Amino acid sequence: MADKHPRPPGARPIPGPPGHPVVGNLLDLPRGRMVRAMTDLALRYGPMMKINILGGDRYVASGVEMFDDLCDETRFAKFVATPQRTLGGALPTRGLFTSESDDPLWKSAHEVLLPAFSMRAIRGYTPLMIDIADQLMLKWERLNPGEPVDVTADTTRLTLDTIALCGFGYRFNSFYRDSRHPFVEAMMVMLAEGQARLRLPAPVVKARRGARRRFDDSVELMTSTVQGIIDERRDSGEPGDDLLGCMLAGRDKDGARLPDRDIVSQCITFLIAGHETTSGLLAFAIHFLSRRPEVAQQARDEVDAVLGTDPTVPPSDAQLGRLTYLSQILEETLRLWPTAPAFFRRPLEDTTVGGYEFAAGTPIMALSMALHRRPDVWGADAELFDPDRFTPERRAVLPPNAYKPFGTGARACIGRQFALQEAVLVLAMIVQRFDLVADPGYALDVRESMTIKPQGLMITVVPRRGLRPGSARAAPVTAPPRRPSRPRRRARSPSPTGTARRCWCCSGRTWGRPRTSRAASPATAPTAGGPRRWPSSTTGWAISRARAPW
Ligand code: HEM
Repeated sequence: MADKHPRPPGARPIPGPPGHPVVGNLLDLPRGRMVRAMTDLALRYGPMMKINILGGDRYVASGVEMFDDLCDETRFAKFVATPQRTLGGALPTRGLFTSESDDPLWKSAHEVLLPAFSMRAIRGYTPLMIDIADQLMLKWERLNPGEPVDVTADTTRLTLDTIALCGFGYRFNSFYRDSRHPFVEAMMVMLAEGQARLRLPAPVVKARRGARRRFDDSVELMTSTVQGIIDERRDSGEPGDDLLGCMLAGRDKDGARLPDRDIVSQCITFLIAGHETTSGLLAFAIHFLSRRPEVAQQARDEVDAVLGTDPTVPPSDAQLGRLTYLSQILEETLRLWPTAPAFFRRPLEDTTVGGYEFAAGTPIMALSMALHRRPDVWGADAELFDPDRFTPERRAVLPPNAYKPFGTGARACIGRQFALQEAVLVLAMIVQRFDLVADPGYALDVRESMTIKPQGLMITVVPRRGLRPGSARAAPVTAPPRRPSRPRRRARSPSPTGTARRCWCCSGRTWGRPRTSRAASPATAPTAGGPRRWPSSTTGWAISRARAPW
């Protein structure tokens, strides 16, 4: 297979693993563990590595000096790689995540959506994030002693429900289901197929008719679900002030609105990009907390000092901002396990990357997962989980492009603050309420699709002693819990009586008419009759316990 972007004659050779005839290095990158295998190879073969797949050369950058070049926006732009192309190509339009940077729809959507991700807007989402986090807490509080928790399944329920509620006022009610929501099933098919196509030549992709049909059916289901949400919002006559509201009512700098079919694509993109990554982040962080008692103790000390011991008082934005050690835990988690482990860049013109020559347009993988594990940057103990790497003093002396879990430049993650706010909130509520007990027989295993997540991670949660529910509300408190900056009507859940209900934060004020949500709140969510029984974990204990490479 001829390379579309051949390197200039006499260019400095790039090291890489020796390949096999015809397949090249394909066998070095086993299905299901490509990212980890690539990281191992990158750490062995150097900061710029060449691999060959079925005759085509691919370039993998993982050194800081390479990232310095790739992050230079004047010389490089995002390259939309196969999994993203597969996803984007299936949607009515490309969506923010999967479009080329010169696509006018990207620029328009970026401008329209930016206000929905401002710090002010994100603070407005906090009560909704707490609403969903409360469902997780309630589920874990009601487990029988010793009953295991499937961590990744629960963090996925949580993050999907959070982005759907904050973004579109829609409740998937994942905590009230025994099996995955059909939308989630469809999304998984779509992501897995995108990943599979990364390794397959085009004729093979075409020949897999069953896989193609499943893919198309999944796209159809996702598109129609989202169209239903949009139609319902339009029928309500109120655009709302969430992501969907922004897209329905917002205008770009030229005064143009987003076309309808683009709104569908953007919604699907947000549902995917907004939950997969954050769910993996939380699951990995919980894994580390369950394994590292001294880290867990420091986290508990901080949470107790900032939030206190009354779990009935919801955390305020100001309190969340003071949870610096928890933020360090999350940053360190994203260092070792950046849940979007790589992004792609292409030179705008012929240029060099870390001293290696490349032709314009050549796709180069920026493998953050390997960058984040380089001993020359992170020290000989780079593989060790240590949140103190992100103390303000140590962070200040990190090279500027040594840490890139959220991508770079104009195409960096628009949802970064959203993700961090949600993750710190949920982690704080968990740490405040539970001790996390690891299964000693489990070694970290990872499921790779477009993102990475722990696989088969089961822990036990033990309610903490010494909590004093209601104590802070009974006694006058020096710093009262924060009110939402403005009541967000779409956030309300119907009251048990179907009329007005009391606000959770000030206990006095009542909302007006109940929300016309298509699904119920935790208080009223569907139960299968009789006392509420929580669904058991979806994967149970019969899961692979394969040893992790790290
Ligand atoms: C821990 C959580 C997250 C991580 C690690 C993460 C990581 C990333 C990365 C690396 C990119 C750049 C991809 C590329 O260059 O190809 C990206 C882009 C993006 N992310 Fe995130 N993300 C997270 C959470 C979120 C959330 C919560 C949302 C939405 C609410 C979101 C929405 C997006 C979108 C729309 C883009 C494309 C932006 C553009 O190109 O204009 N992400 N993310």
